[in-house]
Amino acid sequence: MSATKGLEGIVATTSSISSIVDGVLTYRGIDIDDLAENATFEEVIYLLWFGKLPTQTELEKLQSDLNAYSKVPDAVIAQLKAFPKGVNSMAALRTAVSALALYDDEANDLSQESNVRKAIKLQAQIPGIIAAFARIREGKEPVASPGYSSVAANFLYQLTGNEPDKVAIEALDKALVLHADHELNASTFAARVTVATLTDIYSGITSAIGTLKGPLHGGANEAVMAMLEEIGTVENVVPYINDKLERKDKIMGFGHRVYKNGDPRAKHLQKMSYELGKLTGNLKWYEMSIKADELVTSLKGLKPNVDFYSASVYTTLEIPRDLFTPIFAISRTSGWAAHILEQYENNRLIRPRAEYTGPVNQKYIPISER
Ligand SMILES: CC(=O)SCCNC(=O)CCNC(=O)[C@H](O)C(C)(C)COP(=O)(O)OP(=O)(O)OC[C@H]1O[C@@H](n2cnc3c(N)ncnc32)[C@H](O)[C@@H]1OP(=O)(O)O
Ligand SMILES: O=C([O-])CC(=O)C(=O)O
Repeated sequence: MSATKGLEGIVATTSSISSIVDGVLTYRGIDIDDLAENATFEEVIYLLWFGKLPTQTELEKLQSDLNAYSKVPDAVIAQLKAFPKGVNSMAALRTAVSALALYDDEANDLSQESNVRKAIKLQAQIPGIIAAFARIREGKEPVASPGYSSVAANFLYQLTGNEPDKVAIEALDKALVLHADHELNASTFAARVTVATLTDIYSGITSAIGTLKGPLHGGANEAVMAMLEEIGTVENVVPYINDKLERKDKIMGFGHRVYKNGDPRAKHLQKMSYELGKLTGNLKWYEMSIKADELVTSLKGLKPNVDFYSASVYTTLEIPRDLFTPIFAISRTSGWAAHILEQYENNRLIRPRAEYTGPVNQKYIPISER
């Protein structure tokens, strides 16, 4: 028995949800480039959960179900209000999502019908939790979902309390499409391992949120922005990156376990970063990102991943930095739920082995002799 560090290259399950073959990402066989240009996030949710693009009627039903289940329980809002000041946004989301199970009578019902309904509830309530968290810490009251037909529009409204503009809705919607699913990434794997014990979907999504939080995974988008802010100017990009690489530090937002020749989603986010920067008259973050991209690519052969340009996109949309990873969670909830449903459908406990490297033939020594 010999172990592969980080399970690199190990095929751990079959799945018909998304695939990465020769650097091409597809959801249910549809190229991400096609979806990024043409699909809305709600269409993608339907596609991931039900295996096909929705008809107009099916789409409207999903939108209306999402709106019907969007109210975050008052008890969970009360918990958000009781959290200590300054807590980590992903820790708050993880805790609040775990708490949702306590207020759902069907939390432990593992029937397919109930699990689909709970997937809708989670997809509908997670944006409301994040927006409420952001408002409460500013001393504002949470805002109910306005019931638009778009998750992006509802979230922006709940965050700001104002009707969002079309450009912001379209940009966020496209970002949600691009982040929705990604085969057996760490958080999705965590969700599958969790529900494979036949625990409930809330436990699966809570595991996934805790896993996405780390800076080697979803937490990298926030870390990218922290880095850009620390760099401060376009002129400082080269000395800053050179110094980091000399010290063998990682540059956040670069590299990927699966893509070695570039992440197909990055070009869409790069374009959005440029267009939004141009529109708002602030291309600084875009220009710094491009400079860092050119340098890291030429010096290390590492390409930007999905987290790199999303940082400047969200900043240009005036979204606070510590909401970037929670927004990733809004999107990836669709993928996590699809994988959880797929896991339940054809379940077997996930329990690999470890190659033991510890001492052998040891004897118990009484505490008085140690
Ligand atoms: C949504 C997502 O989760 S996308 C990924 C988000 N995470 C990040 O952006 C964090 C920065 N990137 C990384 O840490 C890594 O590239 C990961 C975690 C994404 C992939 O990790 P792995 O597949 O395990 O690659 P690994 O860490 O072994 O890297 C291979 C080599 O490239 C180097 N490398 C990889 N990424 C980077 C980076 N961002 N900056 C500098 N060097 C890097 C490693 O130091 C290593 O070098 P070595 O062989 O000289 O030791
Ligand atoms: O797949 C991975 O390893 C990381 C991930 O979630 C993504 O790139 O979207």
